[in-house]
Amino acid sequence: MGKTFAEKVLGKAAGYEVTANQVVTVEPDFCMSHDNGAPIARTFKKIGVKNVKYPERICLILDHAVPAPTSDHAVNHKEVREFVAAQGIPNFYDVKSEGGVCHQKMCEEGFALPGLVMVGSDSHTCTYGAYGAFSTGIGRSEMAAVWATGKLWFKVPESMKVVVTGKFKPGVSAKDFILKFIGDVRADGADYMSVEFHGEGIENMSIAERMTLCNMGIEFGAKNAVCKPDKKLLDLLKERGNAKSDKWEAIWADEDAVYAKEFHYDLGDITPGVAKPHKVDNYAPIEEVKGTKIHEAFLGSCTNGRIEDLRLAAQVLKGKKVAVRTVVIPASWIVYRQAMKEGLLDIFLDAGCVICNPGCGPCMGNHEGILAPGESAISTANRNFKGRMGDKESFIYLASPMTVAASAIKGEISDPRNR
Ligand SMILES: CC(C)[C@H](C(=O)O)[C@@H](O)C(=O)O
Ligand code: SF4
Repeated sequence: MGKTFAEKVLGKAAGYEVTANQVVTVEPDFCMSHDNGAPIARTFKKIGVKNVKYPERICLILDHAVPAPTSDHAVNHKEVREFVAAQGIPNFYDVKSEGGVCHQKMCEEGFALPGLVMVGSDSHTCTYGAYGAFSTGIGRSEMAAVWATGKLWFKVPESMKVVVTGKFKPGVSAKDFILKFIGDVRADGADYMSVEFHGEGIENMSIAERMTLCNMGIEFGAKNAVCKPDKKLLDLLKERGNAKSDKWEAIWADEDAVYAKEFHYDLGDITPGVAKPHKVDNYAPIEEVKGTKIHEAFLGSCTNGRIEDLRLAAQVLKGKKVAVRTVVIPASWIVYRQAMKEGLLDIFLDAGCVICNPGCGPCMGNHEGILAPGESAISTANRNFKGRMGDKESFIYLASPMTVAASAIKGEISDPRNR
């Protein structure tokens, strides 16, 4: 019987053959934390171990509220800096023009690599599956224990196979597909499963689009989500030449692996859509919501703040003016500089958008675009829970970069295909 991706990677890390539902203890290759490194450091101190086991495996990236908007955030940042210095942690991204959203940084800096086991104290750590890693979010106290011992146990997940064929029609992108998929399988559709994206539809996608898919894995319960480490990915890794580990290996599921669930989609059938307030699985095709008044548009986040996303939004916004406040946040300073070089920032500024520094921004309501009671936003991020971007009486619609851009121009939810 063939093996799934999760069985292969966790088996390799454990050093023996494993099958779904077995419990294994492995040593994660990289452990990512962000601003919440501060509470984790406090828990770590309580464990009573003096030093972290593997300082070089820990990555700390300040992004959730940067530069600090309140003194509480400033204290967190200060504690993270002190911990990094005390423990000699080499992989630290401070509030400087080299940082960005943690998941974007983990990918562009060469930490996310095929066949590695990666954990993060953030639920969207599943993003690195676009780079062929087995990667998953863990809790803060779990992370403190991993810092102390270098180890973590997992129940090897059962797997879900999503076979994707075809190509998107104009005006449609990876976000539309994943929102529709989550609407179909619901928020608990893949609870504790390893979700494998297969097929030529995925191979046709850019790595950025695959990141959008894997990023939203947790929004339908996945333990991890992953795409095949194909030639496109291996070429990108080679071109960047910044791999932070030599332990990586392109691992993929066997043809005859066994899956708990299987789905088939043709990307040619996907149309623009949104997730309506206040749940990510509250899917609606654009026809159902178009004309809904919005007060803010947000283009950014670890889901859709990459250069590919900014290009798509800029195509829509070029030569137009936005009707509502529109916040643009490139996912990292590398993306920011690239957008500047390509003239995209000028397109956004000419349209009337506000451009903020890379980071999470208003995605979880920390700063840079908080909503007032009764206001609605359309956002390229991944969560629309009640109160997430500000007041409990505000409303968030999740959508693709093109739909967000088209809606910003009209001040109401709009179909990016009718321009
Ligand atoms: C603050 C952090 C722990 C949280 C997460 O786990 O995802 C955040 O990034 C989010 O998107 O809700
Ligand atoms: S951009 Fe949003 S979803 Fe991504 S890590 Fe930051 S707060 Fe979480």
